[in-house]
Amino acid sequence: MTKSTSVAVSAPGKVLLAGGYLVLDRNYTGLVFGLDARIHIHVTPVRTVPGVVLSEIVVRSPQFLDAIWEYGYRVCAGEAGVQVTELRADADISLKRNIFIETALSFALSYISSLAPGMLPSASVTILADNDYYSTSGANVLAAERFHDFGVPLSEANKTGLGSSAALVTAFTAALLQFYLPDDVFDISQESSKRKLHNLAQAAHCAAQGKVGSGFDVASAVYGSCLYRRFSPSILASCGEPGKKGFAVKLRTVVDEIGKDAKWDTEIIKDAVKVPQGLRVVMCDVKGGSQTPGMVKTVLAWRSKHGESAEALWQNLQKANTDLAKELVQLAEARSQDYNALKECISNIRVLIREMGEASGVPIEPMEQTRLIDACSKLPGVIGGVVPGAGGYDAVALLIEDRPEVAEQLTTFVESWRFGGQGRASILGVRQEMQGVRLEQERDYRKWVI
Ligand SMILES: Nc1ncnc2c1ncn2[C@@H]1O[C@H](COP(=O)(O)OP(=O)(O)OP(=O)(O)O)[C@@H](O)[C@H]1O
Ligand SMILES: C[C@@](O)(CCOP(=O)(O)O)CC(=O)O
Repeated sequence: MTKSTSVAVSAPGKVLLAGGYLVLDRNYTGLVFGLDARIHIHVTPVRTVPGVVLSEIVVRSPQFLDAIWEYGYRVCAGEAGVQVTELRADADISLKRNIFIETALSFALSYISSLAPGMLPSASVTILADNDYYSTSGANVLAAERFHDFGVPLSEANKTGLGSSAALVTAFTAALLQFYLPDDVFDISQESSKRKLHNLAQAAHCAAQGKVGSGFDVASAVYGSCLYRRFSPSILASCGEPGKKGFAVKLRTVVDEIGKDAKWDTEIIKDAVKVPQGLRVVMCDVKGGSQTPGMVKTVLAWRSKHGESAEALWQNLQKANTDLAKELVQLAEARSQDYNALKECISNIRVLIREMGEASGVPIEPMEQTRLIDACSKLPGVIGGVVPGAGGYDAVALLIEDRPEVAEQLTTFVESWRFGGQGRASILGVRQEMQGVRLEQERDYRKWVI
């Protein structure tokens, strides 16, 4: 049933410009931008000598040292799906589990086998991440290389927080479905296939993370920039796990939304998000800055303890967030360059975010970031900035006028910025991207595929 040809798929990273914490609750939404930093997956058949039966999937991430994972897999009895076992690719390389790859693989193969029982031929998978997913400080990289060789193991790479695991799970799942299933069953260019991909990638990403987050990162990896309302977490409650009796059937029921009350209630509103021509989103990575563990837990604990006052804050923030989305759409449609109202929308959000941080005792927009955002906002052509996602010390997202001199001046300014300690910041070369997952030309990647 496999196509004899290779396939390549890519999915974008993300930035949650507005709606951090709120988006965990279905009563609120998040404004999420896909970014033009993508994770690319190439799948190719493994050609075997006639008579030799192999059942292996080898996954390589050639930008990192020792990043090779070799899996054996078997279809379990009792419709329990496909269980994968990591094999030792090389006697000298110790087993290093990559839980996101392993989980995405067993979920995708379980789903595929539930649709089309039979042999799943061996394949070789290559992961290529656009360079901005990792900081290159200290790495010996050639700027001109489309995909850097980071020269370190994946565990030592410094992530820039663009959502690599969600883009990876989404692109990886899409590539396997596209590779193993006939086009009339799965075709990534069709909306119905995208919806199934979304459901399957959310299920796999939650299982790999060991928790059910809001899923905005997987949603934007599939659909690109959008206003996002999360799915009810109960949808995934009945899914089970690979190797457990009935898993394949349960997974298929969830992914294909079979039966009464099976519909996913995710809302993806594409039209509610626009970036006016003449503006762009930029990401500022703060090296040495980190996210405080337990931020989400602490904020949610504060919220549940402070009933009405927390609810009022959530509602005010929701209004400020939707005002920002509306203003962006309005500017895009009117082709206006009057950014005063936009500046005010951003400032309103920041006031409320700081209120949330102070009330809950969590550094969502810490003083250091306030100073940085305020200083950047004074530069010509910079409209304003926010701490994206959960906030903290590690990143800032800015809206700027899309002129080279604005980005250049901002880059120089940010690079000379010093935090109290030794933290440093840099501007990443990414911008917003409206499109989500997409099929790529597989020949474009052959240079990096072993
Ligand atoms: N290029 C890659 N090759 C192989 N695995 C990768 C790659 N990029 C990410 N991963 C997998 O994703 C994991 C990182 O996921 P994690 O959720 O910690 O980061 P993230 O998604 O980038 O986070 P954030 O939400 O802060 O942006 C890695 O440990 C690895 O399992
Ligand atoms: C705090 C939260 O709302 C956003 C986290 O975003 P990020 O991982 O910081 O980009 C959590 C979530 O939505 O799953």
